Amino acid sequence: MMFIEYVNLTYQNFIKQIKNSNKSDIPGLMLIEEFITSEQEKEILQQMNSIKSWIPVQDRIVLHYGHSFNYNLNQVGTKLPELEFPSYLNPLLEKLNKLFPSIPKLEQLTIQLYPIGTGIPPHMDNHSSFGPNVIAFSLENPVIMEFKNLKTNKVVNIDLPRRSLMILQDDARYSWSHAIRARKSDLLENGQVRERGQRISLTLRTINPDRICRCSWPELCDRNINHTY
Ligand SMILES: O=C(O)CCC(=O)C(=O)O
Ligand SMILES: [Fe+2]
Repeated sequence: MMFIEYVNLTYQNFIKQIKNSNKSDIPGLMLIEEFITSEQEKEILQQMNSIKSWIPVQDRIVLHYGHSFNYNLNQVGTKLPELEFPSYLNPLLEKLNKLFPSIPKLEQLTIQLYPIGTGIPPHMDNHSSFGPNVIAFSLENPVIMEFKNLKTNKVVNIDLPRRSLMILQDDARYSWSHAIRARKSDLLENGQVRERGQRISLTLRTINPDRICRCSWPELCDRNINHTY
């Protein structure tokens, strides 16, 4: 009984948060604040300190589970021996599954550590390699992510708080690029300048088994064109 009430309460909170966060003009983008508890964040950040196998990519460092990523081709790489995700992810994935049971089992995890001043260039996650859901957890510090509609060139800044979950689907996944600009501070909507701090993200995806994308944006899809941004 208590358990059911607890789940209901939590679920209602999530629904409220999802509604509140849907004020952005990007269809298919969902941002859920405080998805990760402070205790969970602390544990994950502790685990990060013991990682020895970081791979440098531009100015940030990354680590892959499930499948590697080929940064030259901007595509999914080979299957990795570490197919199992680290166990600290389990509570987050269970919560995700409860709230979004239609999202299939995620197959690839990328951990990225962004030192202050670094970012990720504008891109769309490869259509052909990855499935329709891109999941991103933010840890340690917030950052502004810049989205651009590839048909209209409209730019929308989304503030990603620490401990939040972002889900990209539909337009947000298939017809908007996203980027984190390399700079030491972000200008917020209220005019305030916020200094950057080191940020860690955990992104998860499914892999298209045949590496063929069947999205409804053929004019923007890498099955038809090579992106040059
Ligand atoms: O750091 C993030 O939150 C997102 C990174 C990203 O866009 C990607 O790995 O494709
Ligand atoms: Fe991305």
